[in-house]
Amino acid sequence: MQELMNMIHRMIIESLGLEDHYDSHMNSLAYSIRFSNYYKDTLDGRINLALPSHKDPNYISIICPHNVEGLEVKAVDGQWMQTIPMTNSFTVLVGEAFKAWTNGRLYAPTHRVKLNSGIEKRYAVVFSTIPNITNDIICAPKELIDEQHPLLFKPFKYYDYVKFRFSDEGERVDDALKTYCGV
Ligand SMILES: O=C(O)CCC(=O)C(=O)O
Ligand SMILES: [Fe+2]
Repeated sequence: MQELMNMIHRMIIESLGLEDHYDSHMNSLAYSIRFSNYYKDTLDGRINLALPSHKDPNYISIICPHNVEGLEVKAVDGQWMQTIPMTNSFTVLVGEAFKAWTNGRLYAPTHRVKLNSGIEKRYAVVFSTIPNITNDIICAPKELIDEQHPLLFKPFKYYDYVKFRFSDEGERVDDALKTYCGV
């Protein structure tokens, strides 16, 4: 998984012409893995939202849903799209750290998990890249900032942002990243 993740980071960095930043970026990464277990809300059969709408704060999430549908992703035009699980494939989502680091070149979509009728349970494994705790400043490379692309987010410490993001205020606002460090 780590090799796949590193390949995705390399593809993004190369596609943006940021090869000079490759080593420092890769050295600033840490990896995490999470196992999620979703149940249908049995108190109210009509509510089938297993994971409410959110954006991931990290760089990249690779999701393995074990062939069970349910992950919905909001497109730029606001439409919810269902992801279709495929055998031997993963879903890759961009998070807010990469959106900020790429000065908005990458889109960090809102997403949610719904358990549709007939699905009582869903397991997912989520493998993520996050900044290393000792090196967590997110600062867009100068190559991605110019007149057409003014700086969108002031440099920030990732773990301070995560604290804000999961605070009452961070949960309340529509765009926590913009509220926290938007220019
Ligand atoms: O289970 C999924 O498909 C997505 C999980 C997710 O979005 C998350 O854990 O942040
Ligand atoms: Fe997520």
